[in-house]
Amino acid sequence: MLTMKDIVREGDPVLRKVAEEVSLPASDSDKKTLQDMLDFVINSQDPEIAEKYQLRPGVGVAAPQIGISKRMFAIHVEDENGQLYSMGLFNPKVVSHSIEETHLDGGEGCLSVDRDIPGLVPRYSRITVKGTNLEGEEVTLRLKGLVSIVFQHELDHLNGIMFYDRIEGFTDKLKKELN
Ligand SMILES: Cc1nc(NNC(=O)[C@H](CC2CCCC2)CN(O)CO)c(F)c(N2CCN3CCOC[C@@H]3C2)n1
Ligand code: NI
Repeated sequence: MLTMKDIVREGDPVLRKVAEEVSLPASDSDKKTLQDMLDFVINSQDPEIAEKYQLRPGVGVAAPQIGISKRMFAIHVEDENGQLYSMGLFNPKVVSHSIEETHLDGGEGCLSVDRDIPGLVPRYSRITVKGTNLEGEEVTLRLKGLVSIVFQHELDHLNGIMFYDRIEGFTDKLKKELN
């Protein structure tokens, strides 16, 4: 099973690479890896397992975070209406998104970042995502709210982007206003 020792921390170049597409149909090895990633996220939300293995709670994890530069991630999160999104996705991509933006009021964190970084992370309010799930089916998901934000955070990992890259500092805002 995956534990925190398998999670790559910031500074490792793998977190800054653009990950490679997974060749489909996925190999048994890639399927096992993605299943292990989904199990890790689910375990991280189980008080006993998380305590026993000292797992930081998470709602998602992307393959680069376990040192694998492949375009796949797992998420396990309930949306505002209590709908559970629990899946592994190969080669996810945003096919359309709203112009309107949103953010998590408390900002974001990351299992690969062992420090608190304040600041709001702008995300699209709504996105439509296509990808291939662990059963090999192509899925199209129309997402909004927390689930949409989680997907965007994980998708960023596949492109070498960390959440704090998107935090606009005061100077950035000032520069924009002055230009
Ligand atoms: C929002 C949230 N972020 C948690 N952690 N950070 C993560 O998941 C990182 C990814 C998230 C950071 C912001 C958007 C995506 C991991 N990332 O680095 C992967 O790239 C949580 F743990 C969490 N929840 C709420 C739901 N709760 C259900 C019961 O179990 C505990 C669980 C805690 N919500
Ligand atoms: Ni992260």
